Amino acid sequence: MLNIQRPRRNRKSAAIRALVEETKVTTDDLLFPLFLIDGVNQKVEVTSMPNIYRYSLDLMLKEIEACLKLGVKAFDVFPAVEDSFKDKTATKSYDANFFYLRALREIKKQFPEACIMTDVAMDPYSSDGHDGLVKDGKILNDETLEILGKMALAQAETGIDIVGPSDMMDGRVGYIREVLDANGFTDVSIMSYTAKYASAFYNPFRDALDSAPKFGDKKTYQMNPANKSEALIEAELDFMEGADFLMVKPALAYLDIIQLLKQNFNLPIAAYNVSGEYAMVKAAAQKGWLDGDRVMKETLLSMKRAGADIILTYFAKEFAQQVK
Ligand SMILES: NCc1[nH]cc(CCC(=O)O)c1CC(=O)O
Ligand SMILES: [Mg+2]
Repeated sequence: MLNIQRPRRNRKSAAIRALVEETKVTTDDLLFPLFLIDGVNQKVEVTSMPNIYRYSLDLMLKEIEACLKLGVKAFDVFPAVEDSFKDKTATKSYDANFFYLRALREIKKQFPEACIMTDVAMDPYSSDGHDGLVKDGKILNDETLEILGKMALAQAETGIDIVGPSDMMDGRVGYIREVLDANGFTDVSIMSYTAKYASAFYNPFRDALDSAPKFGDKKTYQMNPANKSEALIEAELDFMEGADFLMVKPALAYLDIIQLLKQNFNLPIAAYNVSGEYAMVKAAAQKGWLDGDRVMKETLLSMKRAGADIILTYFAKEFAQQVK
């Protein structure tokens, strides 16, 4: 038998394998989501996310400093809000004196070189636990945009770098772009949660923020996991409305969507390796059923290989520690 092509020749040593390696994940690609709580000296582990904590500002500053030293330079800050501060219209989301906006100002003041992103959606501040304004059991689209605009503006005023609309209302990227530009924030970027699916993988995040919907589900605004063409419609709209990055969320069960957007758009593509994907790996590793470190690296690699330029991941710090 004559084997002219023997692909195994390119696998025969670590040095050759390194030469022909096509995809690399580095800390440059990673964006680390962080959970913020009010108070001082607070560090509370998220039950369903081992090694992920909710930090008060003082300890979050220390965490960011440690991450920067490891080469993680981008962070997404999510506040956990006490029930007593939640209302129908998410008023606290744009109250400049509320703890999370004060915290963002301090974070940017201390670490101007870090890239700080914020989430734009009503759920953490809403007594209904929905991303949009609720009336008679329905999520109103255009009425929500006004609130999202105020929220994005209040966040931009703290000096942050990127706003991330995660609410899936139609037209919100364009609306937010207009509000930001009209107020002189032409330099604040928008990372749109473009193809965000109504997924079962968000539960640990909703535990972390205590932000689960109080009734129903999010299927009238988040996408149906069965749909693919619709992701192209969402991406086209976000591109036209001025998005700087297109995000796919979740990541692992949606690698085909990441690849689709990468092939069809020239904007940077972000993948959100969500809370449930993190929890799955951690749970199996704790049981000794999987090698957690190797699975972490393999899954991050798969997202990059599919076409993600940026990965939002709770593994960011751990990954950085391991490649250091
Ligand atoms: N709209 C808020 C928001 N922003 C990011 C996530 C999920 C992140 C994760 O699971 O890690 C969610 C939850 C949701 O839409 O219910
Ligand atoms: Mg959309």
